[in-house]
Amino acid sequence: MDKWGVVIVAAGRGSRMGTEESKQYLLLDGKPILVHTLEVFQRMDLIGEIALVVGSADVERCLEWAGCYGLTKVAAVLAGGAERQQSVLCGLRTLSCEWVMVHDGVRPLVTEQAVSACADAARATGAAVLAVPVKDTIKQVDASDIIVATPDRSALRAIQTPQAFRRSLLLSAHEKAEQEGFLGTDDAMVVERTGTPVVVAEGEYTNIKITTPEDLPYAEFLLAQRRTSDTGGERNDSDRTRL
Ligand SMILES: Nc1ccn([C@@H]2O[C@H](COP(=O)(O)OP(=O)(O)OP(=O)(O)O)[C@@H](O)[C@H]2O)c(=O)n1
Ligand SMILES: C[C@](O)(CO)[C@H](O)COP(=O)(O)O
Repeated sequence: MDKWGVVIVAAGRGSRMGTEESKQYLLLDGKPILVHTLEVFQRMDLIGEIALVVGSADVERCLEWAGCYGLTKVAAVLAGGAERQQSVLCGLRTLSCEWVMVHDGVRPLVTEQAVSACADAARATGAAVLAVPVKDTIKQVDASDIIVATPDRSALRAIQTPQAFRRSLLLSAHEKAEQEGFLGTDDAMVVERTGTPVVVAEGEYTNIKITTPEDLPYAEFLLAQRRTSDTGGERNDSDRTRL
């Protein structure tokens, strides 16, 4: 089976977290969030190489951590850009596998099963992202906060990472976006605008993006719950998306 390349993006400032230290370096169960994330991919036979993209001031410590934590699949530690999309492109350019995925360094609770599900869906279709059905009613508002639309919830999904693609497709889509000055909030958007369909695969509500302070105690709780149920990071019933 062909191995996959992974870009882990971790070059953000974490401004919504509001801590002095960037959120990807905060400790979860005594270990940096980013290390938890890297360990998931390190453990998987499916994964051949990891391009880790971090802030320029953090390259050195991340290289050291790769050694200390036995992260042997980390093939490169690179300085990212001002926008997530630029960081992705930086990492993507160093990978050579036919198939690649992009994952946020601040989604440490992703399971191996979810990563595999995303990879399988991408191999079947060319491009796939993890997603969960939205639980709330979503409203679109205007500049005065007046509701202008209520989209049909059954057609809405909250999008997660990993997002998985044939490398040639993702690279050309990102290069096109860069040339045209397009900035999206995920990699699927960059591919969608080329006219290529992107399928959603079943994600997990527990695959949270650590973004604001209340996410940290929740992540600690989820980790503790996994330790109790002793699933070794595999998806368990509480990770399922069924509503
Ligand atoms: N220039 C950037 C911006 C973001 N990211 C990464 O993209 C992921 C998802 O982004 P987000 O949660 O928005 O992180 P931040 O940009 O750090 O957060 P904020 O918007 O609150 O500053 C994170 O792992 C983040 O480090 C990145 O590699 N390069
Ligand atoms: C890619 C992403 O994780 C999908 O949910 C998300 O869009 C990245 O976060 P950001 O806040 O948009 O940088």
